[in-house]
Parts: sequence; structure tokens; C-alpha cells
Amino acid sequence: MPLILATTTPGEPEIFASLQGEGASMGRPSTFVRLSRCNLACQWCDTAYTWRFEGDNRPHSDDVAFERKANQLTLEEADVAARVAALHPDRLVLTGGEPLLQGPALARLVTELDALRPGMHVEVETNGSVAPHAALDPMIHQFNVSPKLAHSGNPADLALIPQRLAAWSADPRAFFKFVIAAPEDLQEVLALQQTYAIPGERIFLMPEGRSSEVVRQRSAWLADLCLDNALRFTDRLHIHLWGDTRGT
Ligand SMILES: Nc1nc2[nH]cc(C(=O)O)c2c(=O)[nH]1
Ligand code: SF4
Ligand SMILES: [Mg+2]
Repeated sequence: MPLILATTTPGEPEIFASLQGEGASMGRPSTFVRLSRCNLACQWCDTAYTWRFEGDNRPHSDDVAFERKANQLTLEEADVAARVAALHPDRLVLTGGEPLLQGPALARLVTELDALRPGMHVEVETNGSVAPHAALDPMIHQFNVSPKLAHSGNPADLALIPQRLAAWSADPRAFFKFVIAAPEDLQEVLALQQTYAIPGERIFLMPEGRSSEVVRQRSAWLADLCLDNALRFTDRLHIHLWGDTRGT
């Protein structure tokens, strides 16, 4: 099976060079490959065009259903690898949607890429509920794991899988990045940190927001919560620079 990608415009895969906007690698030039499909449905998801296709009535703040044909594109792994190799960054970020739903195809992509551009640093953005495929796992240098809290609207039994959270906590490659919309959300983070013994050094709190204004407003109180709880803060750099747009 080839890769099912998101699109920037119909027929154009969402493969782009940008600055990593979030987390431990924030500010680093990186090439992004955005995969289509997700196993969750966050009501504030900023990439609903990867999963909320016509007929999907799960709640979303925008209440938009996307046409599948215009928003998905199937490409061979070798084609994707060539497009990534043609861009300048020496770092790759696999994102979505939920990229780990396509683990075997991603393993083939990274293998093809290694032949064209050896030694690229590879990160995966994941919601943390899906195990990395055995073929892919050893190829990944960094997992940016964003478990979804109650305010996402996902049932906890789908979003927070105990075995997965324990595995990410034990994996030094995994950085947790919790999306925070209100100060109360912190209580859930602290409970997870305690249950799974996650080092604070590997926990980021990130303001939810799809505009620079909202991100800035929430950063004001989130910074204090980070200081008070010895957790790391991450901004959403790309939102400040380019807003909520595809391909950035
Ligand atoms: N610049 C930039 N940085 C990002 N970090 C994580 C992203 C994502 O959508 O997963 C993302 C994104 O879409 N753009
Ligand atoms: S897990 Fe990520 S891609 Fe999936 S619905 Fe939530 S925010 Fe969107
Ligand atoms: Mg994003």
C-alpha cells in the first residue's frame, strides 16, 4: 500500500519545508509530510481536512465536512521520498492526522529517503494512541506525543491507552506535548505524569489556538503554570508566523 497524504490544494500533496513550530525542536528547519486519516476526532483539530470527510458527523468546532477526493492523495513511497529529498532541510517531520496509522508505508518511505539523503533526523507527531509499527520504530529519532485530554471531546478509552502511555514514558525519544485550552486542563496532565512517572523534562504544555491572538492570550497564564509545575512551555511558532494555513 502506498501513502495516503493530505493535500494543500486538490492534487497537491502537503509536503513542505518550514520551521518546526512546536516542542523540543521548535525553530529547526524541517520538511513536513502530512498524512491523511486519524483514529481520533478532536473538536478543535486544526487539520480536520485529514479526517472529517463527508458523512463524518463527529463534533468539530468548524462543523465542516471535507470532500475526500479534494483532500486526499495517494502517492508511492519513492515519489514522496524524492519530493522530501528535493527540499533543503535535513530534518523530516511526519505528521497528520495520525501518521502511525500508516506505519509500514512510512518505514518504506524512510528507507527510500535514506538512499537519497542519508542521515536525516526523523520526527513523528502522534496522538500517542497507536503503537509505532516494528519496522518503523527503530528509524525514528524523536516522537512528539500529544495525548488528548477530556476537552478534545474524545472518549478517554480511545485517546488514553495505558499500555501506550507507559511505553512512551519509558522511551527517552518521546516528548509529551499536551494541548491546553483552560487552566483546569492541567489537573489531567499532572495525574498522567504521576500515573506513568513521566519526567517533567519531557513534558511540554502548549496553548490551544489557531490564531496568534488566542495563542498569545493563553500563553500568559500557561507560562505561570509551567513555572509552578516544573514543566516546559512550547509556543506555536508557525501560527504566529503564518497563521492557520496548509503547507506552513
Ligand atoms: N511549522 C509547523 N510546525 C509544526 N509542528 C507540528 C505541526 C503539526 O501540524 O503536526 C506543525 C505544522 O503544521 N507546521
Ligand atoms: S489527534 Fe490530531 S489529527 Fe487527530 S483529530 Fe486530534 S488534533 Fe486532529
Ligand atoms: Mg498543526
